[in-house]
Amino acid sequence: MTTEALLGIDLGTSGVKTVLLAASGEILSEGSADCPLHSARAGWAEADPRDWWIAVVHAVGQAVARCGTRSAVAVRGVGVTGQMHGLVLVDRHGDPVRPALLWPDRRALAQSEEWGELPTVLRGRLANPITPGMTGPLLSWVAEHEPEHCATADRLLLPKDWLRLRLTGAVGTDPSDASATLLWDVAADTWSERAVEAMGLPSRLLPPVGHSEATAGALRPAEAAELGLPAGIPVVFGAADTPAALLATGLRPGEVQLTIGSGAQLVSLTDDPSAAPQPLVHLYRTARPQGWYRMAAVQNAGLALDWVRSLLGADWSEVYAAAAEGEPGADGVTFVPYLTGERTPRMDPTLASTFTGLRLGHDRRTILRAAVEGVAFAIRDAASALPEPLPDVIRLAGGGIRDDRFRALVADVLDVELSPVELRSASAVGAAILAAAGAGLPVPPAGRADGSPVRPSGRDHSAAFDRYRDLVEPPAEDEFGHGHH
Ligand SMILES: Nc1ncnc2c1ncn2[C@@H]1O[C@H](COP(=O)(O)OP(=O)(O)O)[C@@H](O)[C@H]1O
Ligand SMILES: O=C(CO)[C@@H](O)[C@H](O)COP(=O)(O)O
Repeated sequence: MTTEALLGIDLGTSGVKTVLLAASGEILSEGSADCPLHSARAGWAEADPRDWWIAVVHAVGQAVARCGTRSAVAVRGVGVTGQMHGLVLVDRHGDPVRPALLWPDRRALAQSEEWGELPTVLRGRLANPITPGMTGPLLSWVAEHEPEHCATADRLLLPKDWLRLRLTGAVGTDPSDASATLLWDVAADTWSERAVEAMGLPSRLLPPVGHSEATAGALRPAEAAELGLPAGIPVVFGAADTPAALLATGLRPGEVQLTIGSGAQLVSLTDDPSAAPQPLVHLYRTARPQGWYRMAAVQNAGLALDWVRSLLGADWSEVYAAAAEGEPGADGVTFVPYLTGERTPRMDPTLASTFTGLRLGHDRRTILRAAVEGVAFAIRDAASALPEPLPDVIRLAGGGIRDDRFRALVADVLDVELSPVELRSASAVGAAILAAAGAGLPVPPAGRADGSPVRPSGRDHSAAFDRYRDLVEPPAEDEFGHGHH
């Protein structure tokens, strides 16, 4: 009997993840391929879409080969998802006019300040904090510094939209990715051409928008041959990585999901698209036909751990061993992981990273312990900006949380139970779920949380977290010289 399958492709910040999902919801196989970002100058973060394609071919080939023993698997449709906020400018042939600019990029600092000066009524409709790694400010930077690239560009795209264009030849984006560009009127659910024009940017670059589960086009023969897939199968518009992951886990109103990858995000659903005047959390569209979610976004999670790891020449097992060894507080050493500035709750792209409290007797294990604690503290700090306190149990997803020792540390620092999703990429599963509609197959069931729950052990990190908070938000002194948060 033939098993009908859907392919989900997740174009993440650190690499590509793929999954073949049966219509029953069974995971048939997964694949992955690294694709590091490039930083030609401090504060820059770029990727070459040609490298993305090489990684996609590898990761799709791996998933297809891994279910090879099941000779009767037929791939019926494809869904795409990926890292949010970046900017891929393509010409009218669909070729990138320059490398993609990615969300950790800080070069558009001056431009993001100009975005902050938009008339209040226009700014309010964007419903989000203004930060330099978003598509809008990145486009302003290109317009100012590389006007020739703006002139030759035909459309702006998000990373996963570039991939869909490559697969099908069809240009477009979906509301969940569009809402995270600062070019989108969040409550009206459409492009904010007025904001784009007020910033002096060409609104002709805004691509057409299709719903996440709608078919954008058919897989082209040359690409199908390279990927080992049947030509002509439908490819849906897809969704941004965070909302795609919510489809896989079936997050319900009132629940919170934590995803740890290069960055980390804490997300809860809402049906209210109104934003605070100076928001500390994002407000974006889900991948469903209706609905929004609020997101506390940590810029520096796995990205910061990877930086410390490679600087010390450590391997991942040493990093995660440090999460289990030693006492809370890393013997007085504190790591503030703000390598790319920080979003929630600081919303300050100019912040930098620090190690403090180092002494002669400290070794690499102390530094690694401080690094994993620092990332967990940044997540706890971000959680404090969510509209509600964390519930007793939260969903856990992302490739950055694959190790049990790091999970245990995060559960202790947040003091909540974690309910993990044992997948290389929940976002890729979400993309495959979206592909079902285009392929005319039953929608695979959501609600995946298949790992063992991780309960807090009771190890108290509050003194170490207070020390961290004093570094990132020095207490204001009262008239008697006493500090208060
Ligand atoms: N070999 C590894 N073993 C354990 N953890 C890893 C390994 N490689 C990467 N990581 C962690 O996973 C993170 C990437 O997770 P992933 O979900 O794939 O991220 P992204 O979607 O940003 O590409 C890295 O930043 C790092 O923290
Ligand atoms: O920055 C955000 C959300 O604001 C992330 O959702 C990015 O899309 C990157 O995700 P990973 O690649 O780190 O998983």
